[in-house]
Amino acid sequence: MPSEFELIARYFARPDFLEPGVAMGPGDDCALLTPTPGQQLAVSVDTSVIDVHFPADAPAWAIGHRCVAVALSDLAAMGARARWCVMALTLPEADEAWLAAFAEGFHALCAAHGVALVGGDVTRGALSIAVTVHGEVPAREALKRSGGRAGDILAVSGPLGGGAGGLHAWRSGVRDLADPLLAAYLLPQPRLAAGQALRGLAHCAIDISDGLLGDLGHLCAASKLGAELDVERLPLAEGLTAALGEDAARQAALTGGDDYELLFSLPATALAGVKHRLSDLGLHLNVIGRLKESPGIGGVGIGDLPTGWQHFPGAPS
Ligand SMILES: Nc1ncnc2c1ncn2[C@@H]1O[C@H](COP(=O)(O)OP(=O)(O)O)[C@@H](O)[C@H]1O
Ligand SMILES: Cc1ncc(C[n+]2csc(CCOP(=O)(O)OP(=O)(O)O)c2C)c(N)n1
Ligand SMILES: [Mg+2]
Repeated sequence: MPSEFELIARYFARPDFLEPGVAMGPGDDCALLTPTPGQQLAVSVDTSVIDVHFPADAPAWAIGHRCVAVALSDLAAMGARARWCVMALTLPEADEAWLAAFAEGFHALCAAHGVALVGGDVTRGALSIAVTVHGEVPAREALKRSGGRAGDILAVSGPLGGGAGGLHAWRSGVRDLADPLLAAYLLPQPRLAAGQALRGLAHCAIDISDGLLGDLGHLCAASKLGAELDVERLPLAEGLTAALGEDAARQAALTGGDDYELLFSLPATALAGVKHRLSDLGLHLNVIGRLKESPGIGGVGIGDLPTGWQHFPGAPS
């Protein structure tokens, strides 16, 4: 069994790499990074925990991909370009086959987005992975949750409900990662290029991790606005209605979470431009409603829906 330092060297440290902006990578007490002049650093961390964020027996490769994807999704929502990450890995045991597959999934997604793993931490315990990502965005151009304006069109960058649909598929015994629902859940694609394409045109953005209603609630609160949803226009993930039925599919799209698409608002004058930029990226802009002056989210029409995923739901008031 490899020692802690052997497994870091074998699977995670790339001492010979010369990534742009990395003056010192793994191996010293800190990484030393050289940000680009004129850019602001965008920094975020997300933790992925066994049986909370992914099933215990999910393929290690997919766990490696997913823990990076969900962290990068926050950079996408700010319109940032991803640059560097550090990863704190807590493992029950040093299973080499598992680690090799996990590292492959992790490094493959990092490579796809030009992200360098510049450091981390390895400890023993229940499986959990915290990925801190660092991105760059031109000063004052970041997309915030708070920039929405009354009358803005609300749109999403792709289909919803796939995260919850994929979890349902996994629980029903589906194991083929080519299944579109399972892929949406276990192999989400962070919308980094879309986020950057929205800069200068969209007024505000957030990524959908907790569920559309929950994250729209965050967007509205930050922008001090309400929203009117057109529930009939929600783009549903491929195979979702067939797997869950119509009502549960819509519920999954509204509250399931784990979709990692971008939810953003834009003025009607920017609609054609944003559509164009997204279609150049192979993405479809889906209009799902509007921001409005009066508070609250209207148009949902299914009574009292739970708002979104919460790790510590408060007591009912
Ligand atoms: N332990 C913490 N310390 C400081 N800030 C935190 C902590 N946990 C969450 N936050 C902040 O609260 C906000 C909401 O967190 P979260 O719901 O996890 O966001 P996201 O969905 O973007 O990952 C973020 O700005 C995050 O940085
Ligand atoms: C095994 C398993 N059960 C349930 C879920 C559903 N789930 C867990 S956490 C979560 C919300 C997103 O995670 P969170 O840690 O809140 O991410 P953040 O909002 O910080 O990006 C959802 C929908 C899942 N992904 N995997
Ligand atoms: Mg978070």
